[in-house]
Amino acid sequence: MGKKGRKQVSTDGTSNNSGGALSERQNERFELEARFQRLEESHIHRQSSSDVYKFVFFFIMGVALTILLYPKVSSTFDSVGIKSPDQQSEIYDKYTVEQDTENANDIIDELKNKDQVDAKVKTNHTHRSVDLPRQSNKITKDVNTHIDSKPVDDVEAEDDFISNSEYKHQEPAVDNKRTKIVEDLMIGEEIDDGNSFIENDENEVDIETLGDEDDIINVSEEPQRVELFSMNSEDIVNTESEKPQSVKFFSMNSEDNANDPNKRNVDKTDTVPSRKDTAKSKNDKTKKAKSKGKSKDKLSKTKDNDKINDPNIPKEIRDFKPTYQKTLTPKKVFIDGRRIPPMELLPQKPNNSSVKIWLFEEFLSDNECDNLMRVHKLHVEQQSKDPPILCFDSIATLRKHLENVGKKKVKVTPLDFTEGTTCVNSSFSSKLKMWLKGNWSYSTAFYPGESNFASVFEQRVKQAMGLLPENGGKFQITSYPSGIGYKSHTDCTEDSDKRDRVATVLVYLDTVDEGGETDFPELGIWARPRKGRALLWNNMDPDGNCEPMSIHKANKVVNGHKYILQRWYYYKSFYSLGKRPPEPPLPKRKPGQPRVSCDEYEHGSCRWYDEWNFEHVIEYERQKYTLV
Ligand SMILES: O=C(O)CCC(=O)C(=O)O
Ligand SMILES: [Fe+2]
Repeated sequence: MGKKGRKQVSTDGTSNNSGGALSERQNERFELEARFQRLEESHIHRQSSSDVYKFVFFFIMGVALTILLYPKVSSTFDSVGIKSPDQQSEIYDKYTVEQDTENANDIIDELKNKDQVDAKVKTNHTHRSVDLPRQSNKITKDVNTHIDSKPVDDVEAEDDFISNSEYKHQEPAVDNKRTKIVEDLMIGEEIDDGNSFIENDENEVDIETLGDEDDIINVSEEPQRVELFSMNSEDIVNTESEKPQSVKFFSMNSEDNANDPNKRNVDKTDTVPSRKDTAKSKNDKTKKAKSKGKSKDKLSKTKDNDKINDPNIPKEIRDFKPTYQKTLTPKKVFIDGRRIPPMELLPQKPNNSSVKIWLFEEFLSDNECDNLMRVHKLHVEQQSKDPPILCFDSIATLRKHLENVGKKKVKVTPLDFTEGTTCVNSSFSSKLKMWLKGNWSYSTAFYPGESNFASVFEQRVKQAMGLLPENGGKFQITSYPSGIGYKSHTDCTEDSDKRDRVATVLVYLDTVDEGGETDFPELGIWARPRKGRALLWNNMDPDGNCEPMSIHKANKVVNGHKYILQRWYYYKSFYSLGKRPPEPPLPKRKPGQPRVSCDEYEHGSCRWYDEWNFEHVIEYERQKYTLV
């Protein structure tokens, strides 16, 4: 550039008026020019040769570093099931979320700091939660500001909280061998295992193939439990785990049943029971549930045996073997160079429950959060072309909603419902929609196999939380506009069998300026929505009983917009779990028309859904005789 510029300057004003003869001055000038040029060329040459040296130097350094660090870096990716960027196949569908590209410097920094961190962690074994490792200290401060109930000293890094290798969980039975599960509740165990830098799955999971087992998990006594049955085998759409799975048959046991918020267990008279009441009812209910559980198990075994011989039931359903997820094993992971230790949030109220809540900062990257929010918004927008049909769990709930919007005088009769459903007919739906003014949260769902992100996420969850992908259900993204929350509920039902939600993974996709906390009133714990932050908690005890103390609610968003991703994990898996359920034939609606479900009136009990399930039809069947 400089050379070219100077040439131009030199031609200007000299050659033009020289008349062909070069004056001495001009010669001198050209001479000077030529020397300058030579000088510059040699400089450039020197520069480029020094660049070559630099390149060679950095290349050699790079190769050396790669050889030294490759196993660690690649295990870092492996440990969270993420392919390194060059391995990633970019299959983008509407729910695919780009993975962050590796920030090599960050990873190298992490590795450099490793020894220091580990040393501190080791000393921490005797001084729990006093001198937390570098990153944990940072997180502890954040936690302290975002989880109001946690004094710093009470927050523990999971670094010094590694499960002992007694924990064993069940994998799907292979070759019809019976699997045995031996597990210890790792909570409260503190083992100095050296806190290995790269977490190794084998340390945590141990599968044994043994004979008979205890009465709860005796696979031999619960052989080939059939979860669903269909009229004919063509109804089975897909049994390959990688592909999107959906079921095309009616089920009383589908994930939907357990998954729908309408089905969730909320004390009807007092949605947030006092601690005393809850503690008492917990004991009663737990006892009841335990004895119920036993007799129910016997009954279902008889039924199951019938089903095994039923030729109408497709083989893959008959052969389905449930896997069990009884406990959680949170542990530190590395995700794209981010070091993510679990933090246990300690209850601020005395309680005798087994419920534990953990928090993982930066569990999802900003990029992943942004992509999930983007696809959610897109989906809501696309499906909002038609007005939603509004569904209620009872006329009483509908009346309460009307009362709340100043329409107490509006008469409601069973005729306002679409026959065979708990959804109001379309003319009444559109009036109601105006009155309720879209005061609800929005949920969209995707299923394993429908997104590249789904498998990345479930591997990450498996690694960091010890939850089996095959025990996971759908992925649900929910958004709450300002002013909206969600009622108190547990994610499990107390009268369910064990095909119920043992654990919840909830990730905040964005930070909320004010409000929107996930609040566990019985434990005195709440967490503020912060981008990328994940919460994990158990809803059931290790015996598979729903824990009333896991009751929680989403506080109203005061300022901002809340987005979350949730996935529920089930104590006992079943055939249709994680498969997209079929839409029910009723109520009549346009393709893709959304529904809004409102149940048990409490502010924020309405939620918009992009998918339908059978819940309302079933509920209607149960309730229609009592509708007055
Ligand atoms: O939004 C939250 O914080 C909680 C949501 C929740 O508990 C649920 O949808 O089951
Ligand atoms: Fe919940």
